[in-house]
Amino acid sequence: MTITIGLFGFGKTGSVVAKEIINDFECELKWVMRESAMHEGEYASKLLGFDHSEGKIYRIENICMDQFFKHNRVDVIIDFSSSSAVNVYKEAVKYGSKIVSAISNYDQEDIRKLKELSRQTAVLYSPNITVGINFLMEASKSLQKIAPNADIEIIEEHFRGKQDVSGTALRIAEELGLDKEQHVNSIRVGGIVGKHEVVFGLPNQTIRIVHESHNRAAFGQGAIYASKWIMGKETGIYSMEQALSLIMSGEEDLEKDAERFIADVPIKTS
Ligand SMILES: NC(=O)c1ccc[n+]([C@@H]2O[C@H](COP(=O)([O-])OP(=O)(O)OC[C@H]3O[C@@H](n4cnc5c(N)ncnc54)[C@H](O)[C@@H]3O)[C@@H](O)[C@H]2O)c1
Ligand SMILES: O=C(O)C1=N[C@H](C(=O)O)CCC1
Repeated sequence: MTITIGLFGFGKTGSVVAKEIINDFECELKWVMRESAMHEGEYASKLLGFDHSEGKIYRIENICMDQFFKHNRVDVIIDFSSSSAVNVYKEAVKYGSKIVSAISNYDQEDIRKLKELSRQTAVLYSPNITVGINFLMEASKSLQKIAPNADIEIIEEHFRGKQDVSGTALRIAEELGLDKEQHVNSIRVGGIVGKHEVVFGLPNQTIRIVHESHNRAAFGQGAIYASKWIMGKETGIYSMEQALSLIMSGEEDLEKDAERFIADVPIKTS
């Protein structure tokens, strides 16, 4: 079965995510919605170097949303745009679309609306949708149980232009019961895609757990994994940790799914 996908955002991350979706044999990128007028009416696939037409680009301002979602229904909407986009795709859920949101930092009112949508459809929300960061999270929680007296600091590093504090780092602090103001340290330099480190300081040794995304394709692969997972879910709000729980518990073989996040996926030609 092919999963049809609508993508919000075609910036630094959305454009790379689009490429991963187009490359995936089980997914079809039906459309891309963006705020800017750049490449409006063109196909994401063509811009990304494919021969076929997939993922027509629309500009949010020029669309009548209710009519659009009615005539361009998709199984899953993936959001890599901005906090306020939830106000737009709330119209889509009445046509049965499920939501995968990767927005790192939500305004309070927007996250409330996202949660409200989960009464009508399945919504997965993750400030860091890579598979690997969820291993860091689990490993950090285990270590904290073993060494409850360790000093713990979280270091997050991102590209120079990223304005907000990493939503992932804030989530890690929350999971470890740490004061976010005090224990999250941010570095903004150059083009770092995303690096998170949890440092455990003990009297005679230091343990560091590090995850780094080298390429934004890691976010695309995570979002595709989440989309496939959410297809089997009814209404409710879900996290990436839940989507990965079978892999984490060893009940599902990571090898089986490895090509989704580790290896290169073959190019789809049709
Ligand atoms: N969860 C994750 O793993 C993860 C990973 C990377 C980025 N992100 C998040 O994704 C978002 C986008 O990141 P980016 O680096 O690509 O930003 P960017 O500024 O490069 O791109 C943003 C894109 O979204 C579009 N946009 C903005 N508001 C919109 C709206 N209301 N409706 C439709 N389109 C809209 C813009 O036109 C642009 O195409 C940020 O919140 C970022 O933190 C999350
Ligand atoms: O590109 C971004 O912005 C990212 N933000 C996430 C965060 O805020 O934690 C992590 C992934 C990249």
